[in-house]
Amino acid sequence: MKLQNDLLLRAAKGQQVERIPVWMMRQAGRILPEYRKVREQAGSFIKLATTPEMAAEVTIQPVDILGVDAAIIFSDILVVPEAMGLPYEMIESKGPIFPETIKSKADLDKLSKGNPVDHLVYVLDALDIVKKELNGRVPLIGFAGAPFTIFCYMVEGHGSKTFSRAKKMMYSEPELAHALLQRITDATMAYLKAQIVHGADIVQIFDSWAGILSPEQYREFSLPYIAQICDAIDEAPITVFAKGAFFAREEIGKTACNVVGLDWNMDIAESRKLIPNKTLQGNLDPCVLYAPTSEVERHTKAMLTAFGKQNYIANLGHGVYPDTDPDKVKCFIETVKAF
Ligand SMILES: Cc1c2[nH]c(c1CCC(=O)O)Cc1[nH]c(c(CCC(=O)O)c1C)Cc1[nH]c(c(CCC(=O)O)c1C)Cc1[nH]c(c(C)c1CCC(=O)O)C2
Repeated sequence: MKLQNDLLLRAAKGQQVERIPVWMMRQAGRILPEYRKVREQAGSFIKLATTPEMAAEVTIQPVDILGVDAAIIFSDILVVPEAMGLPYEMIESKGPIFPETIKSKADLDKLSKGNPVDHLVYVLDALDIVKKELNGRVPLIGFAGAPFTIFCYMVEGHGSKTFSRAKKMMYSEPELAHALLQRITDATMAYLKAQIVHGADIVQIFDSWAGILSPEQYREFSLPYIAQICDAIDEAPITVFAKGAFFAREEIGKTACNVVGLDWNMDIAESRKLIPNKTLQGNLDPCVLYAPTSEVERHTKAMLTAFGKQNYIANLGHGVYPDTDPDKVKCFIETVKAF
């Protein structure tokens, strides 16, 4: 079906746009009272994410309520390790935990040998519903975690400031680390391809923990796996967002990705120089949205001016924080659309 608003896809492919497209990482979530209502009905995050009708409903909410130029499928990066045989739990107001973790070759061998996509049919069903209900209004974004970020959770078992247990495996048992990273990469490629078959118009890789690695470690343990995924996905444009990896911007730009996501630590002019021929996405500090409306407008316009209108997708530099006033979010989106 032909999209009525394909600004985001044209920008991603480096084609001319008449205005800058805008969406927000974590737009489908707790900032909206409408989301919290459906979340309450579901009873738990996992129930919401695994019930296709409900997941579809909260995916479309930001399109209707906020006027963003794309929907992102409501799910989580942790569904991939789960499909590989390592289930997660979401602890209310704390975050995800994995009761079992990967500590040894034996644990790796215990992971499921089947096709992980068979366990992700609920996401594909949600994509089908969203696609039908969007009816071509805006593009649909699919996503997955970067192999390194998923590795962090599978080894550490929960969030961490340092992920020192995961890094310990990289330093002391690099072969085991690489074997696990390759398993995750294979699952991720199959999953992203399935999302595209079920209507994702563009996909994004979230390397949320990239910033804890040294440039050398990033080059060994994250970048090659991201590059493999970018090489494998030629059915739709692909965005790589590596939070905190300012040191790897240039090399990420040299993979077969179409868009490089930036966080607010990354200078815009410098990023344009380091990544000359790709579309950039980002990078407003989500905390700007705590400021008065006039300041939200001022910071947003300064960012848009620095990026310029072409080869650019406006976004925050990371996910929107749950306690952000939806009116400030609307102000950010309206400022981009009026620019
Ligand atoms: C690291 C990571 C995770 N999940 C994700 C990342 C990468 C992006 C990033 O760096 O922020 C990605 C993610 N998680 C979620 C989405 C939905 C789509 C969207 O609107 O962007 C996306 C794209 C829903 C979610 N994932 C989660 C929620 C909140 C749970 C709830 O509603 O009860 C939502 C809406 C839970 C989650 N999931 C994860 C954590 C650490 C947490 C707890 C902390 C938090 O709440 O942000 C893992």
